[in-house]
Amino acid sequence: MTDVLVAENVQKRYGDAEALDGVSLTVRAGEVFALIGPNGAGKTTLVRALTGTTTPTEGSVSVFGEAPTAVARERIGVLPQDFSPPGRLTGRELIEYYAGLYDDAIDPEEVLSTVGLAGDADTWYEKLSGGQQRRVCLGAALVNDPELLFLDEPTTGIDPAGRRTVAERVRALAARGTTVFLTTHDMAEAQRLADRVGLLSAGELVAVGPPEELVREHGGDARLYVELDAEQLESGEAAASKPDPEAVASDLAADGVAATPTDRGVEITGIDPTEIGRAVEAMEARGVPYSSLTWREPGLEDVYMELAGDEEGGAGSELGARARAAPPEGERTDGPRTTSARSSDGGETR
Ligand SMILES: Nc1ncnc2c1ncn2[C@@H]1O[C@H](COP(=O)(O)OP(=O)(O)OP(=O)(O)O)[C@@H](O)[C@H]1O
Repeated sequence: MTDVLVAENVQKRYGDAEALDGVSLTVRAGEVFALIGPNGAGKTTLVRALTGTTTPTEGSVSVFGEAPTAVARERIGVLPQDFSPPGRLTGRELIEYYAGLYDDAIDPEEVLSTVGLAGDADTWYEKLSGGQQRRVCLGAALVNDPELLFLDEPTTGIDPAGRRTVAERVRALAARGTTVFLTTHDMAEAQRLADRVGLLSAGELVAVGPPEELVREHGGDARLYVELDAEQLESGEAAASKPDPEAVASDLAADGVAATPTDRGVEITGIDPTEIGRAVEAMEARGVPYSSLTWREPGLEDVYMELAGDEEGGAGSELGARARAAPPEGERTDGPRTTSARSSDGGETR
């Protein structure tokens, strides 16, 4: 496969601040590459260096074997993070306008339907919702049918059905040979979409690889979360009669089940799904009152928390410890919800 993007030791400094600190990376033709990382890690700066809108302080970048500024504009599509077209034009007018900039553009009606905007195509941009606006911007990046597509947080503000539409479109483009370089804070999206993921932390690429490989190497073990009976835990009864996560964990450990206490129960590691029954039997035999069991396989979010979470409360920090000690919301099988740490979508750095 041909290398479409090559970055070698790219550094970018703004005054004393080091936005990129020696990033080297290669992206091959037809690959979907997702760049993840905390706010301020340097993702947008790297996209800007790769698209030629900023010049690295040191290091080099090549796109299709040339300097990014030398590449014919038809070959590249860019969806910037902060793209804001004129508000008093409709989605259709905007897509037609951008199509008019290229000799060989895709039919604007096809673009509108691809991004799921056909029904709202005649509404002024400023009257569209945030997610609909993002779809117009995405359409503008697709209109020249680029060989290489940069998407800086393409689905921010887009609802789950819209995210699926975008994901399907990205996969369809990649299947036709389009190379896609995207940034996202949505770990599920990166895991689902990308052939390879790069994790940027404080300007350095700390891990690169297929998502399943990163999860295997850095995601930790699968876990069974046991929530002790919430009503009993929160009841006004004497402490002695309440279930105690520490005591339950040490009882289970005595039965050969590796369990550690959490705020609301215990976390069991070192078993595979076929051994859940053994853990449950051990709890039943000891009369442990539990209200829910949640099995959780490690994912890209665990990789993120392990390798970059320190920047906003990760491995070793209180917030990171909480993230590992509770199943993420939406993955619970039963019982009340507890808080889990998540990377933030907001909090722009400038
Ligand atoms: N034009 C600029 N002038 C000065 N500093 C900048 C400029 N652009 C970016 N930075 C700084 O460089 C660092 C990286 O910013 P960048 O926007 O690349 O991060 P990011 O990973 O895209 O963040 P986010 O997830 O919040 O979009 C930040 O500390 C930011 O403040």
